[in-house]
Amino acid sequence: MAKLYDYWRSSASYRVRIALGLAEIDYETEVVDLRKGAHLEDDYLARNPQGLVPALEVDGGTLTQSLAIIQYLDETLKLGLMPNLPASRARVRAMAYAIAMDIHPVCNLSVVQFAVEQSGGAITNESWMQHFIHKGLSAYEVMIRDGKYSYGDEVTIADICLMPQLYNADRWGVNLDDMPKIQSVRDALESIPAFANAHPDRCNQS
Ligand SMILES: O=C(O)/C=C/C(=O)CC(=O)C(=O)O
Repeated sequence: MAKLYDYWRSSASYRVRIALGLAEIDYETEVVDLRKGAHLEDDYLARNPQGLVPALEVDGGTLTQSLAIIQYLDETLKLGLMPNLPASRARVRAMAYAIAMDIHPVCNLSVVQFAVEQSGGAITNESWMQHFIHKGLSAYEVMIRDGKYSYGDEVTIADICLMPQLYNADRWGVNLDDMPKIQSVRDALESIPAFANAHPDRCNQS
């Protein structure tokens, strides 16, 4: 059975939980509690030298980096998370990367907490998150292609990146009222069990 080293509020872990649900893979979970520094302990670093969640034990090996894990599942299980045409694939990747490589690293809590400390009170968690998440999602709103989901009528890796980012947006009070396409995509994705079941509120938190 696959085993996910997971932290419920991590966007990267949340992405992989969605993909595992879409793949209909049975898996067990071990919580790596970032608040307690479990990701920096030797036994976890042996699994993921970056000290980041998630890590996935699957098919006799351990995989890290959420997008790499999702692409592995997509390629081995033919999940259809990428369109067929190269130009469409490039656009879907651009949307996924706009979140996973541009918004997420800047809004990772460890980065934000460092910025807040260094700012001497000028920056708060909320002001930072609201600025960068709103800016990044405003661009994503324009990138959405007509259809039910982020890129047409099939679920793609872009949708898998979007939902955890929206959870973070809610957590930090980001106003999404000027993003009707994102709201509509979110409504459609929430009705898919793999997305609903991956939500942090439904995860093992101990
Ligand atoms: O909420 C926490 O206790 C920590 C969360 C993270 O470090 C992960 C992220 O900030 C993220 O994945 O966005």
